[in-house]
Amino acid sequence: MPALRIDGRAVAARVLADVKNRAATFAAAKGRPPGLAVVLVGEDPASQVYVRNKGREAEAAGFRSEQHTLPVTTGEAELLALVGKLNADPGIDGILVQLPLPKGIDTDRVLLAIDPAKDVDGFHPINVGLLGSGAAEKALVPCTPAGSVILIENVLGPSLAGKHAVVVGRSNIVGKPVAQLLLQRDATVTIAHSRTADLPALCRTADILVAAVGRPEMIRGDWVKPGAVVVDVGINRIPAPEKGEGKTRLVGDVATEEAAVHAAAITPVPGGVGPMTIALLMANTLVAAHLREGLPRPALTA
Ligand SMILES: Nc1nc2c(c(=O)[nH]1)N[C@@H](CN(C=O)c1ccc(C(=O)N[C@@H](CCC(=O)O)C(=O)O)cc1)CN2
Repeated sequence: MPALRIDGRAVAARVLADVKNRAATFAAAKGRPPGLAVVLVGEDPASQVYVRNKGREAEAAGFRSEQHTLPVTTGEAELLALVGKLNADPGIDGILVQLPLPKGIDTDRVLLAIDPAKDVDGFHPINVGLLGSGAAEKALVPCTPAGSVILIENVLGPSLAGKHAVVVGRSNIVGKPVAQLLLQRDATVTIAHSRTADLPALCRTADILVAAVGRPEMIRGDWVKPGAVVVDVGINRIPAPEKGEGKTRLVGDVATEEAAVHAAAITPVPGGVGPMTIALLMANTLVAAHLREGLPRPALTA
């Protein structure tokens, strides 16, 4: 049986529809919409696309949406001053500084400056700590990990008890938080990385395999256990001479067609985890708005 292709665009659309409804209710109750500010420093073309898409989805959800585009020459002090201004703005519930930042700016210092209550990326140490200590219901959770787990839940249901999850990649932004979220759902979790012994053999023990290494098509088909659910977080642009000179195509960290021979379900790239990242950013902004106004945390559905 060929693997089910998990349709991230369709699940993201359901999340966004729910966010839009709840944003209208919030606006009617509070006399203002949820507010999201996105900050871009420099002119990285991929970041420009992501920031534009975030602004478009924020507007579609009925949010107040602000974009701040600063030149690549911007100094850290100037960026910190903007973050301070957004922290103090009562109509802004979510602040996102698009990564990567240009060289010369200390990313950790910038992320630390964001008010944790407005940290819709979930990268501030307060939110990292809440998630790590099992208090995810009080935290703003990073968007890509939260979106990945929703896709897994759509296939396997809310409890992952008895399942072995292998997360390949130990980044603070994806690998570690996705592992925490899987643990919270009672999966048995192994975090693997470049120094893990016999990575293919370990991956073959995974009922749930999450690839977040940033290496194009590193996870091969024969690394996948028959019947596994495979979530590919990678977004890598590689040369595609078959499309013409200088052309590129997008691939994940998994060799999708090979893996689909063994897997029960797999996320495609594009159209898998990527769209969930932006949908969960809108969901986090709505959650931040509710918590800042003293309202109960909304239980979003997908
Ligand atoms: N502050 C942050 N910076 C970055 C994050 C983040 O979560 N917070 N994540 C990535 C980039 N990113 C969002 O910012 C992002 C990446 C990819 C997609 C997406 O929808 N991808 C599409 C394909 C897009 C394409 O054709 O290039 C897909 O997978 O279908 C959304 C958001 C780094 N920076």
